[in-house]
Amino acid sequence: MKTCKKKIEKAVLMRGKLITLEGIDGSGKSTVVKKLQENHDIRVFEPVFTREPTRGTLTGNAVQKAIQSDTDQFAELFLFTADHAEHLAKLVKPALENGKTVISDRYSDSRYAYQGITLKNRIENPLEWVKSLHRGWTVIPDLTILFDIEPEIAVERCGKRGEQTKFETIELLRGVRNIFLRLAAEEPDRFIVVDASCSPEDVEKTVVQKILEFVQRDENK
Ligand SMILES: Nc1ncnc2c1ncn2[C@@H]1O[C@H](COP(=O)(O)OP(=O)(O)O)[C@@H](O)[C@H]1O
Ligand SMILES: Cc1cn([C@H]2C[C@H](O)[C@@H](COP(=O)(O)OP(=O)(O)O)O2)c(=O)[nH]c1=O
Repeated sequence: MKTCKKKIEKAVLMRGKLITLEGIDGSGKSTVVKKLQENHDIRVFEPVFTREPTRGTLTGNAVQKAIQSDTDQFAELFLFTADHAEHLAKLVKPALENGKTVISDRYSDSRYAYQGITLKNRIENPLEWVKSLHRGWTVIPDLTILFDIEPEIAVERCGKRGEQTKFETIELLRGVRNIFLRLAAEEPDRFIVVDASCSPEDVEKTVVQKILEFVQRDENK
């Protein structure tokens, strides 16, 4: 029994850290991820970069098809959640168990925020219900950086980017943003809210600084 407890404690100590980037469409997450991948100070600790929905996988492809069509909102939730399960099993958990830092562009909080809105006329308290579906098997991030921005600015940016998803309307993103901010207020130790309306250079600088502070704080523990 004692050996088992020690093994678990050791595994927890050696486990890498999970950092997630969240925010509404057009908040600038992907732009910052590209910069993080090139940043010398970030590259030093060899993070594994990943994203949800995953790309080039069975579940990720199903999600892409669903969000480009008139798919039922419950079906959409379960496809996103199936993709999360695959992502966890095939990439996130193995990397963390190898002591790697994982940086994910979107993760479970996107489900809480987006499906918390898309399911609002379908079920009572969708936010709590979607959260409860994840309990017991998901891995909770150690740090979540929330890219906060007015939906009006984000939608304008999305228009310039070209490809658009069905979630990119000001009204829907206003609700999604409110949930993200509520989640951040509920878990102030996990979330850092960044002003994503600044210049790309300023947003990048802040995010790099927050990640480095987190990694150094963790190393000194
Ligand atoms: N800080 C910024 N200021 C102005 N435009 C930006 C900024 N960050 C990103 N963009 C532009 O906004 C659009 C959406 O950014 P993107 O990184 O794809 O957002 P997300 O991944 O969060 O949906 C892109 O055209 C990008 O070039
Ligand atoms: C991960 C996830 C994304 N989404 C939404 C957010 C996006 O509008 C869309 C696709 O995500 P993504 O490809 O990351 O879009 P973007 O690069 O514009 O941020 O799916 C959900 O609704 N639920 C989820 O669980």
